Amino acid sequence: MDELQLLKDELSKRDAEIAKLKMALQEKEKQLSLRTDVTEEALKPLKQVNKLSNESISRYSRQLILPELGVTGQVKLTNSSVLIVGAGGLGCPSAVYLAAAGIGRLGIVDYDEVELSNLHRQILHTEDRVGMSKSQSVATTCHRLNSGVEYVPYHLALDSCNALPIISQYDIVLDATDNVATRYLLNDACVIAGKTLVSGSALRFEGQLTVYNYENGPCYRCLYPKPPPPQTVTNCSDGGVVGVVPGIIGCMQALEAIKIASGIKSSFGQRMLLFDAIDGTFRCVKLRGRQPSCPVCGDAPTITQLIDYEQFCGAKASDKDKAMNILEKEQRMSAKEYKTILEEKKPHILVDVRQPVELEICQLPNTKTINIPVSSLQKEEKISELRDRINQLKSNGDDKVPIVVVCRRGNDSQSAVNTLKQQLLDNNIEIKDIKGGLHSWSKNVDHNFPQY
Ligand SMILES: Nc1ncnc2c1ncn2[C@@H]1O[C@H](COP(=O)(O)OP(=O)(O)OP(=O)(O)O)[C@@H](O)[C@H]1O
Ligand SMILES: [Zn+2]
Repeated sequence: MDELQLLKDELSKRDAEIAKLKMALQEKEKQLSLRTDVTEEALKPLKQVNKLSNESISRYSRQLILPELGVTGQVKLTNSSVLIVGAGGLGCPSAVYLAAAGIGRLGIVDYDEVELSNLHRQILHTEDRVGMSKSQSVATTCHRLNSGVEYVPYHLALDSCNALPIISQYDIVLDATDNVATRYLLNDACVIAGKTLVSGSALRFEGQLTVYNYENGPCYRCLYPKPPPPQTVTNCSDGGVVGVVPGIIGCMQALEAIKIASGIKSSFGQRMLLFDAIDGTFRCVKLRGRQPSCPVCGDAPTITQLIDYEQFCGAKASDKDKAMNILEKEQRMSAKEYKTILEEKKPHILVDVRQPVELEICQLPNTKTINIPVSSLQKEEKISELRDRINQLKSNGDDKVPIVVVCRRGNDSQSAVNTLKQQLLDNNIEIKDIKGGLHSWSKNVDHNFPQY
């Protein structure tokens, strides 16, 4: 009897183990069904359905009972595909809501990999995915939420060669990128391929949303025929952004895409939503309509194929900073050379040209730093403070006064050297900048110095 009981116990233990292994196997199979990053290869047409499964009825029940959406809208959603370009601050929230709502196919394009500084707003990535492809990371997170959606991650930069073959395979395109060249590329590609473009942007405490090329409404070029001068464009890495702002705009992009795909229709075809997070206000402005003279969507288009957008905008199709080289070699010093100046206590003046808020984050170990933001270098009161310090050093008997200029990455500091030279007009001053700025200090001198 005892032996029989023992056998029964053993058997139920094994059953529990088998159940556990089956679950693990299912989880692995689910993971394997997720694509790894693809290129512009042609996809199989999205399988079209005309009725919902019982599982779909349960899953989407709370939206199915909305008369505006209903079964018809859900079937349309299931039969639709959306391409999200940019898996960052806007792309993450839009992807997760489109996946949750049951879009049929979700393409996610991003050339970049996850960084720690992305996580405050790019909420589908995780700490253990730093270094992983962003498109793959978004697909993985969304797959866990809704494995019934087909995810197509593209780990590549969308450009004039691959944009049309990729975009033409989708019904709706979301612009969730952060640079002007890609905005024009996406606009022209969507007009040429006949796709609606749901466009979002977010910076600092402000966000915007518009739907372009929708129901005979304007395209991006109708409103902005000429790109802005590159130096007037600020990115999140320089201007900063509160994570919730792209969160809100990204959700709105998903909402508009869901409305369009399910047949409800978008309300932003010729309107722009402006969100101000400081005031807590949403405003809507009416935009001018499609321009018959527009070179891409007008009556006699001159742009019928994609052009070189980096050349057209005079700016890169990424917001990653490129190291500039404005100054001559002898006008620059390395971070290590500056360390020696500090150690040897050589008389000099350090001018930090970052914004005051950045000095609160970190500063070089020089207690007498003068802070003159690049934008204030022309202001006389700032320059006179610098002149006073120069005269002080000269009165100590230092004929040739060295000025060292520093900024975050070593770009602003170079233009600052030139501006200071013009402002001071003094041959007895030697002005140099620190090559690579504070990033180089952190990399080459003090590994404990924070990078932002
Ligand atoms: N042409 C492009 N092709 C593919 N992805 C693009 C293209 N242009 C921009 N992106 C992607 O769009 C995303 C924009 O998101 P966001 O500005 O929030 O992120 P970020 O560039 O990582 O941020 P940060 O400026 O803080 O470094 C980025 O992940 C970027 O790689
Ligand atoms: Zn147009």
